[in-house]
Amino acid sequence: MSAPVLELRNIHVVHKTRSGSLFKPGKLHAVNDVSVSLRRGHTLGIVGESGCGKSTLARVMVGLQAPTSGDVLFKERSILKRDAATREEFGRTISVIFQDPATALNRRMTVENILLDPLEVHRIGNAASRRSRVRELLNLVGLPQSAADVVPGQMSGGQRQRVAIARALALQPDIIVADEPTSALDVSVRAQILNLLDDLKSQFQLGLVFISHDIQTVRYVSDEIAVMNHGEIIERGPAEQIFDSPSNDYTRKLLGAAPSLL
Ligand SMILES: Nc1ncnc2c1ncn2[C@@H]1O[C@H](COP(=O)(O)OP(=O)(O)OP(=O)(O)O)[C@@H](O)[C@H]1O
Repeated sequence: MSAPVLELRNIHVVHKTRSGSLFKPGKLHAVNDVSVSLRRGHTLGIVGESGCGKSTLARVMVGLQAPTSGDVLFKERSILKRDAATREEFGRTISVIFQDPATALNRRMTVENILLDPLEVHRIGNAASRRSRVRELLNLVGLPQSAADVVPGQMSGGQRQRVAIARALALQPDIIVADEPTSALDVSVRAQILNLLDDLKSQFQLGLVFISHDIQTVRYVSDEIAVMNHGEIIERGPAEQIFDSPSNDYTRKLLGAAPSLL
């Protein structure tokens, strides 16, 4: 097995909430002592019901949320130490796709500009090579070249999610964290997006983190599954093992509540 690109060690995230008294805010333990390793060529599925802490964990993985305690190691270096070079490399190597491409993409920018943006920010290539990379990215995600000139508002949900995937691929990441990437889409296009992610994972040996409340969707793409409940990983193992012989009652409950595929 390849060395981990990213390791989360004993991550805790405690949110302050408004639910306490006026003078003493409450606390919510959104992620409770979670450790995971992410490797190239491997899909880790994270499943759990709404509010179990999946998105908070995803935000820690991609550096959008600092943990309350614990460490995030990128190629064995902590990203929490704010070393600029490590964080820059981390930003290029770990990409994220969110649930709703309608809000994740700037609706007023053309698709070409959306895809040029990360290349320009990270000063990759020159103007001509960036435009050629945009054409390549559209190809990779199955969009026609004419899509470069449209704005996301003119596209369907599935097409917009393809743009979000192309943007996530722009910097040739090692890891893509996909947080509920198919939940906002019509059922008819969900399988297409899952297959696209799976194909890209194989083609580029990507490490994929696939997060969903739907255990059947997670099963479709994952090598390994971690089940979350109340901020903790309560069971994890190879996808077949979780499905064929779950050891935890909560996992059995999730399986029982999910009769249909996708
Ligand atoms: N910034 C925040 N401040 C306070 N509480 C928060 C914050 N972000 C999340 N929470 C709370 O932390 C818990 C975990 O939320 P999180 O979004 O990580 O769960 P989730 O499993 O992704 O759920 P969903 O799929 O509904 O987003 C929830 O109870 C949520 O209300």
